[in-house]
Amino acid sequence: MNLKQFIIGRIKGVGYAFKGAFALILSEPSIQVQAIIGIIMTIAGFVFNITRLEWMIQCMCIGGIMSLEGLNTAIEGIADFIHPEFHEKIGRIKDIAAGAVFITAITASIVGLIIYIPYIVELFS
Ligand SMILES: Nc1ncnc2c1ncn2[C@@H]1O[C@H](COP(=O)(O)OP(=O)(O)OP(=O)(O)O)[C@@H](O)[C@H]1O
Repeated sequence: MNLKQFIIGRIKGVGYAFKGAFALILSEPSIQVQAIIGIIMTIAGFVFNITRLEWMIQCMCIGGIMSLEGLNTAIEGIADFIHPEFHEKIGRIKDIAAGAVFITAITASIVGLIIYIPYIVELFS
């Protein structure tokens, strides 16, 4: 593979990824909810003037949850495609994928509390 083919391949890959990200945001209610929460947290970041480090951690939390939710959606799609009928193992696979998102969501919520509680306490003191 020469350099030109390599670069064209990478550019096409980015295009497919953009298409996938748009499809996720337009069609998946769970991603839409998380995107709205991400926007609210971004506004909160400006309102409370959080530090650069806090911005970085917050961005990683928002991006982490949304990308994991995307993977969960993909796993659900594969599961439904390969076995549309009810099956105990499909249920377990879907539960585990959803559990992974849940763990990240709980972690991000704790991070959010650690970042914002001191600002809120300061606001009312
Ligand atoms: N084919 C199946 N066989 C067994 N259990 C299933 C099956 N499909 C879904 N389930 C059970 O229902 C739960 C919800 O599955 P579903 O595919 O509706 O995901 P969801 O959480 O509603 O996803 P989303 O809201 O992102 O579409 C699963 O976690 C699983 O426990």
